[in-house]
Amino acid sequence: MAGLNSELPPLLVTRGLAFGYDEHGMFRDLDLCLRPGTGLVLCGSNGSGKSTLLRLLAGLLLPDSGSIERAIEHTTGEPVALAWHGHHLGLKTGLSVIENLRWSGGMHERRRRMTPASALETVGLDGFEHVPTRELSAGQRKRVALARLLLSPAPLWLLDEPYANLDPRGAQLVDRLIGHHLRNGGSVVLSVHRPDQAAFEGPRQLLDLDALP
Ligand SMILES: Nc1ncnc2c1ncn2[C@@H]1O[C@H](COP(=O)(O)OP(=O)(O)OP(=O)(O)O)[C@@H](O)[C@H]1O
Repeated sequence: MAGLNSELPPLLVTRGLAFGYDEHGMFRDLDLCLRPGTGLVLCGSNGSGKSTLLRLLAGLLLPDSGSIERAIEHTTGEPVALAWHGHHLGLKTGLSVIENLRWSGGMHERRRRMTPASALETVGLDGFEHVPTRELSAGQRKRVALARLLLSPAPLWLLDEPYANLDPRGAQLVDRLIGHHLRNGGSVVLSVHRPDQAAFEGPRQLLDLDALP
């Protein structure tokens, strides 16, 4: 799409994507192209398929036909990494906040110059390091998951309703994190119920799933 860093090779491309849970089908002939530094905002009503499309892009579901390709990381020869932030945050409620970040950091590579403590400070949870995660509110847990996202070096973020459960300052935090990620050459696909929820700075495409044929 013109103006969306069209000179840079895309991080994610779908061609002729088709998927359905049943014979009626949900998507067909879906062509998407996401270039570095750009966002793709998925909007639509409940049940329109936002989470399903994100799960397809993450490889958690297989398309019925068509393809999904990620750019190849030249140093490893592997597809570029993606970070997933879904409805289920995947936090270990028996662990403290900082233990959760260290645990996930032990499983995945970590972004340089970012530590669990600095990520918690960025999301406004400094002072919560040793609080058991089960004692946090829904919005505070969401912030822990955002701190985990910050620690990830993945260039491609897939975020399912990242503004849910957050107060206005939390929503601004999400916008700041996304804007910063895009300025650093990352890309984001995120789902929202209304396009105006996504107030981050940076180029974006909008895909209204209610408007698909
Ligand atoms: N595992 C499944 N098996 C069968 N149908 C499913 C499954 N998961 C979702 N669906 C159906 O697919 C449709 C799209 O669901 P999806 O969760 O992708 O929508 P959504 O746009 O993310 O909704 P919401 O805004 O409510 O989160 C819904 O009609 C849902 O019932």
